[in-house]
Amino acid sequence: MADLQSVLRGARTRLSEAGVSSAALDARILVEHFSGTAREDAILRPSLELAGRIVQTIEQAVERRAGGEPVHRIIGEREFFGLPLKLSAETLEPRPDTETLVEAVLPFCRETAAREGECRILDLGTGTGAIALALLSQVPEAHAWGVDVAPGALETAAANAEALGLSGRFAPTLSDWWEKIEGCFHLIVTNPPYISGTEMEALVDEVRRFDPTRALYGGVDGLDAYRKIATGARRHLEKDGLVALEIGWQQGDAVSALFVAEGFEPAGRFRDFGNNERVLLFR
Ligand SMILES: C[S@@+](CC[C@H](N)C(=O)[O-])C[C@H]1O[C@@H](n2cnc3c(N)ncnc32)[C@H](O)[C@@H]1O
Repeated sequence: MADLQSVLRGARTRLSEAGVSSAALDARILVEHFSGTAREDAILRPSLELAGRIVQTIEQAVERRAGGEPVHRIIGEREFFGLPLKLSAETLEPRPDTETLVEAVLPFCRETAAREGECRILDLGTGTGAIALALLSQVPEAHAWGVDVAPGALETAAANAEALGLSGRFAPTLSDWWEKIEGCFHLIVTNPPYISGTEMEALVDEVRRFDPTRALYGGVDGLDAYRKIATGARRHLEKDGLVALEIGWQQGDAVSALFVAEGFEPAGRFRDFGNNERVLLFR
């Protein structure tokens, strides 16, 4: 047994000593998750006794973090657009920057739903289901098809949809980009793998070791997935539909050229929280 305050302090000290820059925050996330306590407990009930087996689980989790594993991988979940999402070995950990894409397409999604009574969304490379589920949570008339080539990712996306009460409007779809896709969609969204060969070598350990390579690597120049997505998008887009792409911060012009060459018109460029160009829209 040990009290909450001393367990928290111990976790913070261990992570600081290991050089974890977000030691205090990560210690709090791990302790709260594995002890089932809430943020206010550390202030209101610092002498709360934690059982020995819980303390041991927390210590093991802290060691994993000290060894470089990202905190959300250790707890197996991460919040995206206010939704708690489970992670698994085959899913990318969703990033806050991707919320820029959700914000960018929400007005279109809502307008389409209001006008047509529905909005059919195709999410290419759905991973945890992050983008599709965020949109479904905001637009009750929307339906989404979450496409991935990784079966384990689709299992996780399906479980996330179920846990959020969205499974009736979410269809996990196993496909290599367009291979198994039929029909037309009002909105095509994607955050494909876009890291180039040289960028892969420079990736921080936390990303390179723990996010699946298939979710990151976009070929030598990082643009392979955009080439494939650009060639099929028109065929699967409703008239007046919208395509939204997350991009690497220096890829805007190159990706835009690929879509313009397929007959698309640029319809918007958006920056992320770090002021990097992150999302392109096309009609
Ligand atoms: C950058 S991750 C994005 C995951 C999620 N949409 C998000 O934003 O957090 C890219 C996703 O594309 C999937 N993917 C990679 N190659 C694919 C392919 N050929 N066909 C379909 N999906 C693919 C990966 O498995 C991964 O889930």
